[in-house]
Amino acid sequence: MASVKTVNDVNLSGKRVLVRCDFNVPFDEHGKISDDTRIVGALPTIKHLVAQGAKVILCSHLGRPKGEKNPKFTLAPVGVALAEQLGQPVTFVEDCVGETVEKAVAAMEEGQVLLLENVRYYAGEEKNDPEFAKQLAKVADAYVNDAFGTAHRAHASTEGVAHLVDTKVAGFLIEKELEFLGSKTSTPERPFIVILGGAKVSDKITVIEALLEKADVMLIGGAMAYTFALALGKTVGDSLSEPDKVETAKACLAKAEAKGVKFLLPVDNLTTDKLDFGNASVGQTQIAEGNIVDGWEGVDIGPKTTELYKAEIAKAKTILWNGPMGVFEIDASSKGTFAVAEAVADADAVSIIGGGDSVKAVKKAGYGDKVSFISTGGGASLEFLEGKTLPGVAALETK
Ligand SMILES: Nc1ncnc2c1ncn2[C@@H]1O[C@H](COP(=O)(O)OP(=O)(O)O)[C@@H](O)[C@H]1O
Ligand SMILES: O=C(OP(=O)(O)O)[C@H](O)COP(=O)(O)O
Repeated sequence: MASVKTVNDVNLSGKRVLVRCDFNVPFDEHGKISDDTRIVGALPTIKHLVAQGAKVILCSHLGRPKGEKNPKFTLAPVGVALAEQLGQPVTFVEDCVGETVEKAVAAMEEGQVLLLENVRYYAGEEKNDPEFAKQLAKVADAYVNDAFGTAHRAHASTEGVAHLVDTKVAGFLIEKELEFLGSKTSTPERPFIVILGGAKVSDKITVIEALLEKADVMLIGGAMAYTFALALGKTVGDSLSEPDKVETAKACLAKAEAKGVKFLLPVDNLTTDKLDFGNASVGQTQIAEGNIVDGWEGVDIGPKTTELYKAEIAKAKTILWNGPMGVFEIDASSKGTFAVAEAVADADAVSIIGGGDSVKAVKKAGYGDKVSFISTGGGASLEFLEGKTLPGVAALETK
């Protein structure tokens, strides 16, 4: 397969370059950026373009504001953090399309950096609306995609806009991610364990079927586990689950059995009668084995599950982990995630951690340096592994 062109293959000196980054970073309960991996990951490309004398126009999404302007999802704090990391000013523009942006870009000098406001403030972004893509492209002579974490989305700023400019190449982060994930997961050393959790159940449950073709063992935690519990006829109380994905879950269970893949689900869960995310606290807690009753919500894997999972992880030669085992942002429900992080760090294996929150968890636990590769993409790394073409990469030029 032809490889994608990168910023190294083109000269963007003096050009207005629209750079799509994934600045979808996690925040703590005080509104502070709690993990800057995705900002740091974007620096090599930005620095390269600045050094070349390009006019660097950065854009990104943050969270899921659903097509509406909502200050909760502003990228302004990212601009501040980025300026610190770059050691040069980053001009924040309070819109991502339209006159404000056009004026700001017209005033740019070579080597200057601009950060546009959240592209998901417009519904056209996720719909990949050609009109919205056209507005984004209006200020750009060239397009660089370095948003690996969003490369699995065919959105206006990740895919549509690429069709409207002549020069469209990948940044260094996408290049690095594709190289590492491609080389380590095409013929993984076995046993190959995939650990899946987190909250984006409907996004990620669909990749399980494909991953069952590759993995020897799958360990399921986080909210993902409760949709599987429903598939097994259990009750999950108030736990986050997606009943409309129960059939998918059943199909996964059947396929795992047919393929001889060891598919482990929690045998116990930490439950609470109150989850207060804003204040980072939980109410009463108890361990539930089997059913979870109404009024109670699963927030972490339990101690028995943790031991089971640790034992499997210790045997692995290749590990891919996406999605925390519980609501790890709150101390009381962080034990399962941190124990799994420790087991992954200690394993004599190639270990790949992907996803904004999973990476935050591993770093918070102090194991960031002990894993083989930190990927800035959760869903993106899973879809890449699944063998899917990532739309954000497919839209770029090839060599
Ligand atoms: N049992 C659970 N109930 C509710 N939320 C959960 C549960 N387990 C994990 N989460 C949440 O999942 C979020 C991360 O999910 P996700 O975005 O899928 O992972 P990543 O960002 O690593 O790809 C975290 O904020 C965590 O609190
Ligand atoms: O955080 C992200 O994905 P991830 O949770 O799979 O790592 C990306 O920024 C994509 O965000 P989206 O899943 O809202 O499209």
